Amino acid sequence: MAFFSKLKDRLFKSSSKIEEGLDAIVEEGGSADPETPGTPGPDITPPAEPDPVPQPPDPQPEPEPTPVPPAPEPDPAPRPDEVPPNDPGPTPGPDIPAPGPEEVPASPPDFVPAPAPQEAPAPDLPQEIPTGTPNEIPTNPGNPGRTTGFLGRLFGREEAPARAPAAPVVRRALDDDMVEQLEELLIAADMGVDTALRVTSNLAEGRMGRRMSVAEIKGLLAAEISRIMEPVARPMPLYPRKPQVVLVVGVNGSGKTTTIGKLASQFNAAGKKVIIAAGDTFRAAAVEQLQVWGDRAGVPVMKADQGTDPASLAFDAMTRAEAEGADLLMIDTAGRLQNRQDLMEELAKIVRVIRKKDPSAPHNTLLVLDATTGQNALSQVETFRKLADVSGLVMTKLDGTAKGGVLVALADKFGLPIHAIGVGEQIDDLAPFDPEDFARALTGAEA
Ligand SMILES: Nc1nc2c(ncn2[C@@H]2O[C@H](COP(=O)(O)OP(=O)(O)OP(=O)(O)O)[C@@H](O)[C@H]2O)c(=O)[nH]1
Repeated sequence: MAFFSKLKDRLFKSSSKIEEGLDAIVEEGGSADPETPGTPGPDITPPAEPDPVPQPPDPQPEPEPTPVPPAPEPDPAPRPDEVPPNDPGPTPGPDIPAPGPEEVPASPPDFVPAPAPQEAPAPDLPQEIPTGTPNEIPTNPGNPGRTTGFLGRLFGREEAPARAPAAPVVRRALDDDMVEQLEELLIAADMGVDTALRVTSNLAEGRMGRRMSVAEIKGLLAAEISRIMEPVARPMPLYPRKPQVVLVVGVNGSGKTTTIGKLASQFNAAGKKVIIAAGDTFRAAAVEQLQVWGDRAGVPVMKADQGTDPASLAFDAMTRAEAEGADLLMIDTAGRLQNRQDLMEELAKIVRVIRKKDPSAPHNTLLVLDATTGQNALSQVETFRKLADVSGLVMTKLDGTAKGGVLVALADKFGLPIHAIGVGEQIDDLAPFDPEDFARALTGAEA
């Protein structure tokens, strides 16, 4: 079964929720527009001057990765938040081939380039570390050559039956009532009150009184959401530091183990040497599950006896990763939020211990969030930002949830990079986050 037809079955329920709501809103108080039969081209004029959305720090131009002679003592890898995201310049489309050959490492032929390379390489990037592809999460191992947006294909918009040519288009004049209904609809899609208000007010700005169809509103909503999401769509940055330490945190069941397995598999396929450390040493089942994922990914898993101090395992894992010249060390952690104090101490100790080996570690602290928890994801981010220095998010279980709108609220509120999204339980069900695809999928807008 083809990868995307398999995923197409797992609809992202938020879009149907928003679509149904929009139909009802426009029907109520709307009327057929006799002059514009057929499917209209959505009138997606940009809003006059939308409210500014919180932006992450201004992306600086990427430093030219000039080859440098090997330094006797390389600087510690920069912390992710110190590395300016790579500004890709005039937005390359997802189909645009990667740049010059020397910047594109050999990658498995089944890799689909992420929509916008966002690598944050350090200027002293050694030659042997590929700079182009490995930090882009490959999306479609089964379908070489497919380069259009992941979620767009997931929803198979192009396969939607065309509307009957003569069907009249219903339009409704935008008024306060309608704006309020739109707000409620977005709140119901888990976008959160603040974000829903901002999105609708930007949509309404300069358009009050204008007669709008469902397709036009979807297009405007998608443009607005995409604008909020664009700054946070950043693949996990890779640094030249060996091993690059990736600490993975999140509540129980959020998908940490699965995400580590998926990421390890993708980095391994990209030629990276990866080691996983099973840092949840208190739950035997968690360790076994991680071993299963390690086997699937073809990556070694370091374990310790049940009850061992996770920090001591992390230290041993660092020693091994250094000795073996691993590129990446991914450390799983426990997620028992009910023992918040314990967890905080446990995480702090892991960090302290690995810093004895490398003061710049961990280089990434990924918070894995379960999209089905909806608004609760916001409080998880708040909590984990206090427990650990979260550098980026992975949102799992976006397949089959009606709560995908929470991603917009997260982006709007925290501005943390969203490195990837989980769209299923299989090893290849992890995709880079594409803001435009996501916005269209969420709203049901046509491509
Ligand atoms: N549908 C779907 N299920 C997922 C996704 N990611 C993870 N899961 C499922 O979510 C459940 C929990 O995932 P785990 O990876 O075990 O979560 P965890 O955070 O490691 O859990 P603990 O080990 O209990 O802390 C498993 O049944 C996974 O198969 C996803 O993107 N989509």
